[in-house]
Amino acid sequence: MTRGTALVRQPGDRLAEGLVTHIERSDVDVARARRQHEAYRAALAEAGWQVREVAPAEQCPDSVFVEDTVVVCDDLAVLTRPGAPERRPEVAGTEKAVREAGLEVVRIEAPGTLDGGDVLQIGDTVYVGRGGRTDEAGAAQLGAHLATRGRTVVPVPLRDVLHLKSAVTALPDGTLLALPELLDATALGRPVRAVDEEAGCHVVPLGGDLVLLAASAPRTAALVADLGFTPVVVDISEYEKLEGCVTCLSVLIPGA
Ligand SMILES: NC(=O)NCCC[C@H](N)C(=O)O
Repeated sequence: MTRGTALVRQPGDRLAEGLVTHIERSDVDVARARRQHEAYRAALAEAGWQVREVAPAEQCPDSVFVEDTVVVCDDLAVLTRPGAPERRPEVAGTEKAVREAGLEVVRIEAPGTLDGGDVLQIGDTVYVGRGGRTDEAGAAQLGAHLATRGRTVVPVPLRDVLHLKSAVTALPDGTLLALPELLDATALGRPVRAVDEEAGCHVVPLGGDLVLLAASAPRTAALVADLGFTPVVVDISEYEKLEGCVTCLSVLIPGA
């Protein structure tokens, strides 16, 4: 059974030079990161996704965080204009991959900026974090594009956090998992479960009852299981040193 296509991008040799904004820089073991990426891809494949690789962008240390370069909604791919200028060359390779996947392609135009990590889609509602990487113009452009697919964009102001999905994501039933010290998720108007591990608020529903999350959030994995879902746990420690999480290492395109 294939659930769809999962886009991923291999970590490059310059991974350890990736951006850090809200945490202290620490040494990244690139060989270990490559092994972790292999296991991450295997977990997606095991969950029923056809894993497809976006062409490498060796000059961009953060290119492994492919989620930031595109927002996919039904048959539409919105190519982003990342808030960090050094990440903008990453988008070209993603464009090729989404065209090959048969999606209609539009883009966020300058001077607007938007990172895919700021976009949380739940049903017909699309929450967009506005903070360091995504600005008002980028959020407004996304809203116009996604309105063509019947979605409503809800802006969420952010402080002291890289992306919206660094602070909140959702379980398959739409329940939010959030870290209260990073974001008051009750303002989003949905059921919320507070988690007490930083990585616990980053989950990816993989279809059915499967929920991908990081090995650094064992208590949240237990909570997810208690709630009746099946946790799929991956170790992404080397990416966490660069403020990455399970969400940002792939783009899921259901049905493609
Ligand atoms: N969507 C995400 O959570 N992306 C993580 C990006 C981390 C990367 N070091 C950056 O600062 O852009």
